[in-house]
Amino acid sequence: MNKSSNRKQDALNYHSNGRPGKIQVVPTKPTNSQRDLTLAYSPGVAEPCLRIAENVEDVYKYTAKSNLVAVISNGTAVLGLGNIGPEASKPVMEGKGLLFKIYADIDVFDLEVNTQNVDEFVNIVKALEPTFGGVNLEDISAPTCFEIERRLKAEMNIPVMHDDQHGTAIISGAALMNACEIQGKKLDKIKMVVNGAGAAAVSCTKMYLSLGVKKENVVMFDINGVLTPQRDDLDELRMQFATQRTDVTTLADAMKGADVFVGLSAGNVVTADMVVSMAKNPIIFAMANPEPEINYDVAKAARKDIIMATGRSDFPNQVNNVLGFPYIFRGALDVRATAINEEMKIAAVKAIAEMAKKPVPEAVNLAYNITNLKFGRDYIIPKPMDQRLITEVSSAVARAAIESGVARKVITDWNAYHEELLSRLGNNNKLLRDMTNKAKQEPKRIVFAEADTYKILRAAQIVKDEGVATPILLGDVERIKKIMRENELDLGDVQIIDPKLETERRQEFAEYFFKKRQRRGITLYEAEKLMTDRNYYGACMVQFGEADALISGLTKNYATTVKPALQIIGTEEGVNRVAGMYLMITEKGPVFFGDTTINVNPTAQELVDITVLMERSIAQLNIKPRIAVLSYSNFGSNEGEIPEKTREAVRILHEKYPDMIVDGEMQANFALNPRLLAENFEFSTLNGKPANTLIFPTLESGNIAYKLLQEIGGAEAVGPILLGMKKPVHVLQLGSSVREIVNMVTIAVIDAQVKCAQSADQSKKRRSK
Ligand SMILES: NC(=O)C1=CN([C@@H]2O[C@H](COP(=O)(O)OP(=O)(O)OC[C@H]3O[C@@H](n4cnc5c(N)ncnc54)[C@H](OP(=O)(O)O)[C@@H]3O)[C@@H](O)[C@H]2O)C=CC1
Ligand SMILES: CC(=O)C(=O)O
Ligand SMILES: [Mg+2]
Repeated sequence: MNKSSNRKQDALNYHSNGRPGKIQVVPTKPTNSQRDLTLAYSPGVAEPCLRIAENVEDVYKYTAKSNLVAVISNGTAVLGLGNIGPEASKPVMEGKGLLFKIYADIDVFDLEVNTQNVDEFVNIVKALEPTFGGVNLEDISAPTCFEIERRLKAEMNIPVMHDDQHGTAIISGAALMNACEIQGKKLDKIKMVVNGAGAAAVSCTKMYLSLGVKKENVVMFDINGVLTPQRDDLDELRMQFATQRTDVTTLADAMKGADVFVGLSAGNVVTADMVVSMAKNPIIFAMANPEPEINYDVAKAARKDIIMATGRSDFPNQVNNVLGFPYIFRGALDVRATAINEEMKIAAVKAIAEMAKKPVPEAVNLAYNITNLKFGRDYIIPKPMDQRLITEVSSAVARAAIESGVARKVITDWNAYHEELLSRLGNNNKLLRDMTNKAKQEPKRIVFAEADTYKILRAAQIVKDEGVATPILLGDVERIKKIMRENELDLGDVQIIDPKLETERRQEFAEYFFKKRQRRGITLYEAEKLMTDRNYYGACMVQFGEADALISGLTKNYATTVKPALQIIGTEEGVNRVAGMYLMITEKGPVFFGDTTINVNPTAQELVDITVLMERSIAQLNIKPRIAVLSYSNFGSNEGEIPEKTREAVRILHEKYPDMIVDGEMQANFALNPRLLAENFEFSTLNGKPANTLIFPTLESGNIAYKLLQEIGGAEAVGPILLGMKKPVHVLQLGSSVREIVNMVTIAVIDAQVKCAQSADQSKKRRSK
């Protein structure tokens, strides 16, 4: 089998394997007991029925209507496959349902209707209004789609949108604005060829006119050729796009000197020669599905100065309504809009266009296996997997609905709405977002000891772009610049320091280090040599106030990295040990694990020290720590070294820190399950809520536990956060990902903010004495 037939077979298998099709219905309420079923169905279900009968608006309160959209087609214009009938359209409609769900958490019933009669179609859809919060019309051919949509919008009181018309117009409108900006073209000057005069083409062209394109600069084609006033087969709608030009008969004529080609017709109708004949810096949106009007590679090979986009996901610049419909309906449903109006559409266009100009989150690069997406010829609009779409586009649409008076519900707390939108995607990393926001309030200078690696440079670019930190890069200047060039990283006027070239500074640092360690076996000669090591040099920069925090460890083992920092910076006053803590982002919320990195087999007193360090550091994140000291025993149920030392640690903690919420020794399930704890150990001071901080009896148990949770439990691990240092130093795990490095920088910035504030406080106190 060749590659293409392989792919076709893969697509068939994808749909037929296991449960056929792509979607299913999932209950949202418990169904475990007889009681649950009594409430879910008869007799319990009668209660919400009666409430709704009394007040029909209560249907939004007691049923799934508010989040349910109908994707309806009659199969007359299925992608570019033509009128293949309602059954054959079902895979596409299920596909739209799947996209609604994964991108915007909207539930969909796909309805394939067996009629091509406008009245019948309209009557069916209208009769479904009680069921749905919105109607997405799909793949209905022109011209009937216009009449159907017009009537349904007028006669229904829920949002109705024909996605092929308006979804496509919104996305391609945003893409056109950005493509023109990149190619240096003005919308009111561009010469445009539109191939196709159907649902999508007519609506898209109307949108382009509203964005500034001049009607006299548009030439449109249908299957019978160019639209001219002389044609007697055109309805009123198409006639408005008839060209006055007399020099155009074929598509090839129209393409000569054109700035933009918009294809919403059928596959492979544009040739490379036509592309060659276009104006300088041409723009091609070949949006027919599944085969674009011209193959991506053919068009790119024809012109170096081209911006090329298709409707497909396997090439750069996917101009496809998938970027719009999930978020447009999300915003409309959330304010219970009665319609999707022009204001809402324009708001979506602007939101999408603007998003493409902002720095791309690392998760998007990773999702597409691209190193550095940025606004330009190969990135004119956001990628569908960009989770910012839901916050940016849905809130723009919801806001426009409220401002234009079609909303029946008003949003006042937009931050809370953002959080709600993100949590719909299972993206409940609120703590991480809060931490990023805190870091951004007072960015700090972070020195990266291993700046000659792509991952560090990428992370440095992200934290710089996001305003979290000002990076300082240590390493060979030429090597660092080469990696930046090769990966198109742009860190502006970032400070790059090669310690090997900094003779004077190295000398000063060496003298300082020698003074500190001369009675511990270090000679001045050795100190001078050590300062060429970037971990020593970086630690000295922090110690001398030339940077606020040091990040290292990506390429070396933990002990080698942490040693220079301990020798040069040392531990906080009154603290005689350091410890490592992980923040685990779990489905049930954040949980802190310690010690996972430094103390191999801590004594009872050492466990107390670790607990105190963790408690303080967690409190700095505005979280009240609820601490469980873990063992394999519960409150004396077992004897042995581990239960005894953990029990002793809790005794000391209760005695010395009466305000700390801490208990143990206990097993991990009791720590995390309040019901279990209350049923068996009612006296526990931890009762009420699960612990959010777990103290492990040994390094081995803590380290194994966090790695298991990360791998099997799917938790995100942020750390190890080094606790107890006088100044912020954070050591990465060998081989950390870019995202993990960015998270560590965020932690380091917050750490630096706290430590700077503390030292300012201390100096003030000293001055006032
Ligand atoms: N990327 C995206 O997001 C989207 C892409 N599309 C794609 O756009 C295309 C059209 O969809 P839609 O508007 O819904 O369908 P319609 O059936 O409403 O319109 C199709 C139009 O294309 C014209 N056409 C067909 N073949 C040719 C040809 N060889 N040369 C010139 N014109 C031709 C038809 O002409 P006539 O009127 O004479 O029959 C008709 O005007 C499909 O390929 C679809 O997949 C659609 C929506 C979104
Ligand atoms: C993308 C889409 O809706 C279409 O091709 O019809
Ligand atoms: Mg479609």
